[in-house]
Amino acid sequence: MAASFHNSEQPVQGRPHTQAAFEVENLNPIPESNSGGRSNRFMEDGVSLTWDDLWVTVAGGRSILRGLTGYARPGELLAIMGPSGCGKSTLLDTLAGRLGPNTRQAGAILINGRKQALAYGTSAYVTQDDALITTLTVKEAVYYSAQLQLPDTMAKSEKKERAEMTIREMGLQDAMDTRIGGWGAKGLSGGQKRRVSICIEILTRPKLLFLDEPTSGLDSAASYYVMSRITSLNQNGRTVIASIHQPSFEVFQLFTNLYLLSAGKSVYFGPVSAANEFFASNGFPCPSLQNPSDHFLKTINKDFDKDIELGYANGIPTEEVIDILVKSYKSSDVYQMVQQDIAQICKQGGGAILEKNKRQAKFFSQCHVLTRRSFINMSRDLGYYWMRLCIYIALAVVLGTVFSRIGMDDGSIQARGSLIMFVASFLTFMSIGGFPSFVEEMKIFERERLNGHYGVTAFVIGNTLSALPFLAMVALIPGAITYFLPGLHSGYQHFCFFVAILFACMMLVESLMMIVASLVPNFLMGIIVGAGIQGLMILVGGFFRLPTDLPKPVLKYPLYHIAFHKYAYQGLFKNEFEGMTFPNVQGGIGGSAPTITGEEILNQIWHLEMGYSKWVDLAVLFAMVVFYRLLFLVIVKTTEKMKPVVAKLRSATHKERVQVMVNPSATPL
Ligand SMILES: Nc1ncnc2c1ncn2[C@@H]1O[C@H](COP(=O)(O)OP(=O)(O)OP(=O)(O)O)[C@@H](O)[C@H]1O
Repeated sequence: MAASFHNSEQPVQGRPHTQAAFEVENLNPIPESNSGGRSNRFMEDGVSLTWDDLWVTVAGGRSILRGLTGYARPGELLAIMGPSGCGKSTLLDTLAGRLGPNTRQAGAILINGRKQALAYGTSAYVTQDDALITTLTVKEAVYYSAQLQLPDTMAKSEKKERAEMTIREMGLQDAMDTRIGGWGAKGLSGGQKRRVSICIEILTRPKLLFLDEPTSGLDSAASYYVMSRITSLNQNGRTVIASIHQPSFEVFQLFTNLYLLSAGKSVYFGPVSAANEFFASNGFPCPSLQNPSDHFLKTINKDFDKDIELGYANGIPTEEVIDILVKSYKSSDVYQMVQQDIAQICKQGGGAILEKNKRQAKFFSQCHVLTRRSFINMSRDLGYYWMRLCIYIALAVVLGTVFSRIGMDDGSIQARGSLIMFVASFLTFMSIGGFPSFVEEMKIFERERLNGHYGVTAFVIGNTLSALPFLAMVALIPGAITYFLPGLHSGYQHFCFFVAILFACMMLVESLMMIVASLVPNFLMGIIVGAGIQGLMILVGGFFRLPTDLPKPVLKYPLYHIAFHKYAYQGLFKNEFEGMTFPNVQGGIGGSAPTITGEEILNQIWHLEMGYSKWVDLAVLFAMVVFYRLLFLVIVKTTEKMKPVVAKLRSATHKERVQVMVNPSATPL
């Protein structure tokens, strides 16, 4: 594209957006010299992304992106630059189909000339925050990811080689065996974590790659090497869009096109080589010996006008400078050529659909890898199970001491009931302690899911299987102490049942917290909501108030029957009292018998439902575990399916409003 900055006569403000914008006739084909040497094969196999008149508005009506137009072609690296808060990440999120729920968008984003929702494996996106498994080493993190993303037909050794090669390319060879580290233990530096995130996303050499500040935290040499590695990717026909702060002169030269934004508006979109001329032609030439990117950013950054001096450029307030540049750009030939290029791209793209990465590990391999990875994480993360195990053991010892020598007198009936209630309620309640670690795992799942590394079902299976040994351990050891110290119902079978109920309840609490995690925005709210739900279930479980005394609406029907505590209490009570006989010192229930049987206690004191055995209660608990996990699956899948539909509906109404905003005289489409 030959850049020219003579203003054309054609007005651009208020141009109503239509598909026709892409169907401009009599367009010049993109000459080879302007296409950066891209071959036609690139254009056919690669991904061309175009966007026109793109608006993004947040709740309250504030526009973050205002009528942006641009494109990214195969074999090119588009750099998005602008002052902090100008909308770079929002633009990337919009293009990648990952806008948040409180935002609305209008305008057309086309892939190879056709409308297509991007997400879940059609593109790779390295977001600003690094969601990584902190307990893994660099090598493990990248290798596990390679096993998930690369096809089963590829040999393990090849995957390992690919992982190690990518690590080396990102200059992380010396940190291969260093754990990534997080809030608990320091591991990699911020810049190294950034590079691990990039490694993971470039393993499959994606056709379309978004990078949000890939060089943040890196020194200038590392930035150069990382960016040149990324550039070498797009020499193979990949399309790369990256937002970037402070590129050095060398890094700046690597970009094909530059997109300069200010307060959500286009200041410049075009070849990097022509940006200098654009600024100079508007009266803001880059001083000699200054990095052009620094000059551009200084010229359009208005955040510090009041504090430092009145503007940067010749004393003109920056607001005015930006205005001049925005207007000049919109009426320049270069803008018209961008429009023509977009139309040309759409024509050449031929409407080829961007497919998901299908060449990845099969479902069972994914389950296997995810189980192993999650198991390693759980075993290394002290907060996941080990802390809980310690606290449980301490509590079990105290419980055993408080209820020691529980005996067989009539007082032991109440004591046994209280002990069982504490175990089934509070010990299981404390499973909530692993929630923060699970939320971290969910963040990684969300990133990997959006980038299409694996599916929700594989994640649920991996998480469930990897947790089983830990939950068994946490149920067995403290369970044994709690059972044998006071001397509960003797017999191997009774002990096993006790541990099985404890195990099922802990799994249930974890499953419940998974559902909560999928519905609430952060872990603090998750803990509050999860604790609230469990508190309610404990209250209506049938111990604090007998089932017959519970108010019928809501609390008994349905809460009492859906609270898992009901089945845990009933199973444990039956396990404890059935087959036992206690002295009946109070003269007996309904008589003067010298003893009272366990069955009578269950029936007449605790008002238990005796029509079915304790094994049914255990089976109900396990069925609930399956149901809760399936519910989590359904919620995540439904959210995934509904998101694009809701976004489409919202943007449809928003489009009309934007058209009225841009061109008040236009009739909404
Ligand atoms: N979901 C949202 N709700 C409300 N405001 C938002 C939302 N997303 C972005 N913004 C606002 O939009 C503006 C642009 O944000 P964005 O993160 O895109 O900027 P940026 O250019 O990437 O900044 P930085 O370079 O500092 O990362 C900011 O003022 C931000 O507060």
